[in-house]
Amino acid sequence: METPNLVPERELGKMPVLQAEHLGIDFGGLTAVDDFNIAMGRTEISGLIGPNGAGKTTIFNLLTNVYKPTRGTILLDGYDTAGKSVVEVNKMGIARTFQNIRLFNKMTVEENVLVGFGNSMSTHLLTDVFRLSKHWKQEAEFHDKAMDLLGIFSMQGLAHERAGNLPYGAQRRLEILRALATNPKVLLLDEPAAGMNPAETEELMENIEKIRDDFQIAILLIEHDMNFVMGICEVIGVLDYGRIIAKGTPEEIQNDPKVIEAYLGKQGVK
Ligand SMILES: Nc1ncnc2c1ncn2[C@@H]1O[C@H](COP(=O)(O)OP(=O)(O)OP(=O)(O)O)[C@@H](O)[C@H]1O
Repeated sequence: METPNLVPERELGKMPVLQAEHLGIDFGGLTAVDDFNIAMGRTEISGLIGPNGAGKTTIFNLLTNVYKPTRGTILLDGYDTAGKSVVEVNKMGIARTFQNIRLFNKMTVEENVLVGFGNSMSTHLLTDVFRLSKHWKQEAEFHDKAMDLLGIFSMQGLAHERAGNLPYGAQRRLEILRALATNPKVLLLDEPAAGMNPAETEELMENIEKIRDDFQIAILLIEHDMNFVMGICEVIGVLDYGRIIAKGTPEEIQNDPKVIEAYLGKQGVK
């Protein structure tokens, strides 16, 4: 099915920041994703929903080049990402979080954010030895930047805690900050509200919008919490068996009979 590429009105006429065309991947005989198309506006918040096993995380793995597509193309800010490594694609501007949190548990909260700055730090040993003052200056600069990022979720006070000791919700928030530290144009969030209580989820929604506004980036998220998806996304794509069966605004999606049958009907909108 050819799906229309919807972008919010304010993004019309601008080049999409992320564009995938006819993207697909087969694992042996299983077609996990087929004919996936997306054109994301530069400051758009979009969602991907669908039943378990529908292919949502596989799409994130395709967009970040963890998986090589069997078919289709991905353009990031107009540049083809084919053949690039995961690290190169991150440097080109896509950052992500994972369904199963992947933090450096033994490192501190601040160190986890510093890892995100990664490629912009000078790590060459000789440079460090011979230009000590520059080194310290840079370190102070990165410390300040890390604290600014931690401030988004009011986590400055946790900077020296071990990441592994944080409560679950805080670990999820830290993972978002580490992804943000890589300076992305597109942020992919895999079930950001999973395991959060309603108050945390509400706060996360506000913060995701704030991140979009402050950093002027696009955010694509996978989420099973329908209140969250319907409350925050401008465009939602519904996947079933690896294919987009509907795409539209939250209102259109909630009223689409195909979606209700494939997904919403089974669990209902809370
Ligand atoms: N590396 C792989 N090798 C073989 N099959 C895979 C691989 N990765 C994903 N799949 C299969 O692709 C399909 C889509 O899986 P995926 O994890 O993308 O679903 P999902 O929509 O993210 O599900 P959930 O909501 O449960 O996270 C599943 O049938 C899965 O078993």
